[in-house]
Amino acid sequence: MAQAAKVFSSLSCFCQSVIIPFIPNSSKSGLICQDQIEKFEFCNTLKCRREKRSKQMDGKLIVFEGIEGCGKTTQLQRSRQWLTTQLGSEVMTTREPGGTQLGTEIRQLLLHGEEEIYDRTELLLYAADRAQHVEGFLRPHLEQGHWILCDRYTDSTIAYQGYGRELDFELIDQLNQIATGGLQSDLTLWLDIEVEAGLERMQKRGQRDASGTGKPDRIEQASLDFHHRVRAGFAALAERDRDRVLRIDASGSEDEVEERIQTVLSQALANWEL
Ligand SMILES: Nc1ncnc2c1ncn2[C@@H]1O[C@H](COP(=O)(O)OP(=O)(O)O)[C@@H](O)[C@H]1O
Ligand SMILES: Cc1cn([C@H]2C[C@H](O)[C@@H](COP(=O)(O)OP(=O)(O)O)O2)c(=O)[nH]c1=O
Repeated sequence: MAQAAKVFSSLSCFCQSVIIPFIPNSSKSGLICQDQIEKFEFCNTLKCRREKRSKQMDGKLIVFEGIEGCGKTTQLQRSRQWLTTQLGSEVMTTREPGGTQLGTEIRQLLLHGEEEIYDRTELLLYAADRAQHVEGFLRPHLEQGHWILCDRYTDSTIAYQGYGRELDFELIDQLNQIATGGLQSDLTLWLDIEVEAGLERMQKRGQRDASGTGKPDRIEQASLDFHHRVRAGFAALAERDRDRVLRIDASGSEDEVEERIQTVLSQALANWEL
C-alpha cells in the first residue's frame, strides 16, 4: 500500500511538473497546486511575450544573391511587382552595399575608390555598411511588418570575402553576427549562372553602373579564378543551409528565370500560410 502511494505520488509529481503545463487549461483540472499554477501562468506570459515579439517581425526579408551579371537586379524588380500583386501591399527593395545614406558613401569607396583597399579593410567596410543598414532600415521596416527584397546580404560576404578573398570564415561569421545582431534572411534566392555567362551579360550591359563611368568596378575586375571561387562559395552555402538558401537556375531568358522564381516564391508564401 505504502509502495502504491509512493508510485502515485511520483506519478502525480511527474504529471504536474512535466505533462500538465503542456495541457491547455490544465490549471482548471484541480490537480495542480498554487505554485504550479503560477509557474504555468508565468510560462504562458513568456509564451505570449515571445508571440508578441515574433508578431512584431511580421515582415519578411527575401535576399537575392549570386555572382556578377546573374540577373539579381532585374529579377528583384520583377519579383517586387509580382509580390505586390500577390500580397496586395507594397514591397520594399534595397541593396548592400548602399542601402542607407552612409552606405551609399561606403559603396562608392568600396567599388570606385582610388586607393588600394586591403582585404580586411574591405571586409570591415561591408560589415559597417550592413550594421547601418540593419539598424537604420531593415529591422525597423520588418518590425512594422514590411516585406523587403534585398540585393545581397550576409551570404555575399561569405562568398566574396570568404571563398573569394580567402579570409577567415570564423572572423566573417563573427562580423556578420555583429553587423546583423542575428537578423537572418527568411529566404535567400541564389541566382546561379556560369561565371563566363554572367561576365558576358555584364559586358553587354555596357557597365551601366551607378558610377556612370562605364568602367567595371574593383570586384568586377577581379580574376576569373576569384569569380569561380565565389560561385563555389554560393554553392556551398546552398548545400549547407538548404531550407533558407535556394538555388535558382539563372540561365535562359529573363521571363524563364522569373517563372522559376515565382514557383519558389509561391511555395514560400504557402509555407508561410499567406
Ligand atoms: N536572363 C537574362 N538573360 C539575358 N540578359 C539578362 C538576363 N537577366 C538580366 N540580363 C541582363 O544582364 C545584365 C546584368 O543583369 P543585372 O540584373 O544587372 O545583374 P546583377 O544585378 O546580378 O549584376 C543587364 O544588362 C540585364 O539586362
Ligand atoms: C554585400 C557584399 C557585396 N560584395 C560585392 C559584390 C559585388 O561585386 C559588389 C556590389 O554588388 P552589386 O551592386 O550587387 O554588384 P552587381 O550588380 O554588379 O552584381 O560588392 C562583396 O564583395 N561583399 C559583400 O558582403
